[in-house]
Amino acid sequence: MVYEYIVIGAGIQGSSTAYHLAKNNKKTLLLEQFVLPHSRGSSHGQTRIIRKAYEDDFYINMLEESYELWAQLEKEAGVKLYRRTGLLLMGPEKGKDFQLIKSAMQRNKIPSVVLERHEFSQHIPNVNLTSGDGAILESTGGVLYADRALRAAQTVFQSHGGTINDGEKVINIEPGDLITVTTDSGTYQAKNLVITAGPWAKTLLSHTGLQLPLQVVRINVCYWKEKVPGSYSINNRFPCFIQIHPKEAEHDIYGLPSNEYPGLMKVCYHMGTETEPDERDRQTDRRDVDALSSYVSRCFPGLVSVPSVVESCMYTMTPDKHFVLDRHPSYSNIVIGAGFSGHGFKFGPVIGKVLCELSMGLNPSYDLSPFSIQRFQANPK
Ligand SMILES: Cc1cc2nc3c(=O)[nH]c(=O)nc-3n(C[C@H](O)[C@H](O)[C@H](O)COP(=O)(O)OP(=O)(O)OC[C@H]3O[C@@H](n4cnc5c(N)ncnc54)[C@H](O)[C@@H]3O)c2cc1C
Ligand SMILES: O=C(O)[C@@H]1CCCC=N1
Repeated sequence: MVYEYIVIGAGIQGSSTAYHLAKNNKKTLLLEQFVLPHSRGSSHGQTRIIRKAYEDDFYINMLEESYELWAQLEKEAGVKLYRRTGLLLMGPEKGKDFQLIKSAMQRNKIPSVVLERHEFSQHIPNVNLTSGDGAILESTGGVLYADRALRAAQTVFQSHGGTINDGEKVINIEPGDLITVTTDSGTYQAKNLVITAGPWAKTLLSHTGLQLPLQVVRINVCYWKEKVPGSYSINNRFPCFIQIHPKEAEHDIYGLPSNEYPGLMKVCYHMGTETEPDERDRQTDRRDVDALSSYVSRCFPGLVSVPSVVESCMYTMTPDKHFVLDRHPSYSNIVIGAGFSGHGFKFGPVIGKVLCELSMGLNPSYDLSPFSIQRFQANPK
């Protein structure tokens, strides 16, 4: 079967790309190895954080449009995808990371308030602000309903004439003017291919002769019980939070208000232990959960400091934690979206837009140099 475009991988990035291609009247096939919906990649689960609190202007610029595109998808699909809660950023006040985000927020006029220590508990009850930490509340931060968002992108894609073949694993890619994609149950051809394979990107791209420095880690997604039900609830406008440089661990900790499991707040470590994507559940390292328990007991006294629910997800990390959004260096009709490094969901619609632009040969709406493949080749380490 011949298509104009094939997209491999129906996570949020592939589904959003397919949606933009179909809206541009391109005959598009979206291939997914698992039967949808599934919980084996990076886009499953009920919730993700959306925020503009970033240190780099290039992310902040893309997020301005991302909020608009999420709102458009909400309208098209007729479902609510975003709930505003605010995003609380905490971290060593004089530390580089906190200062860089704070000044980027001021420079970009992101609606926010600096919470002074003496007023912190009045605004954010039931949280202990670490000594030496500053706090900023970004008012546009909030929760994205991830599973719903993924389904919405796929449904709107299909309503624009797109085809989804799930339960079909791509096992070979033969580049050419007409690319041949072989799955475990069929063969397809297209003039253009977009690869958005999440944790499997490294393996799939190696079939095309491209080696990318991507590392897959398993994340323990932990939910903690409220001692007083509702005290950290989305319905009480408790914000999402990011804790930079917690005392207990090397990487950040983040959380979302209780919502999907009533009475349970999601608090996770922003790093995990390396895994093979097909062997995710053999990875049983729980050192991150121990660090989270200490943090929860010190800073969130209203939560029971042993998780009630632990689920799994995966990050696909690049060395600099910036995404890969580029053409294949050897085949200009193959476009790659990969390495979303645990922070890509909020950008889904805008990433779909730029991958669509790249594969249609249009000028991308953003400077994509921070996301180039060449950055790894110039300095392989
Ligand atoms: C626990 C956790 C919390 C997160 N929190 C946030 C957050 O708060 N905010 C935020 O912005 N981001 C967050 N992220 C990151 C975000 O969820 C990811 O960046 C994003 O989901 C990546 O999407 P993707 O489409 O690249 O990957 P995936 O969702 O993994 O999609 C790739 C798809 O490709 C398919 N595939 C792979 N190989 C093949 C093949 N050979 N044939 C066919 N199909 C194939 C896979 O099955 C999969 O469905 C979080 C991630 C995790 C794990
Ligand atoms: O991307 C996000 O906002 C979340 C929270 C911080 C760490 C990773 N994901």
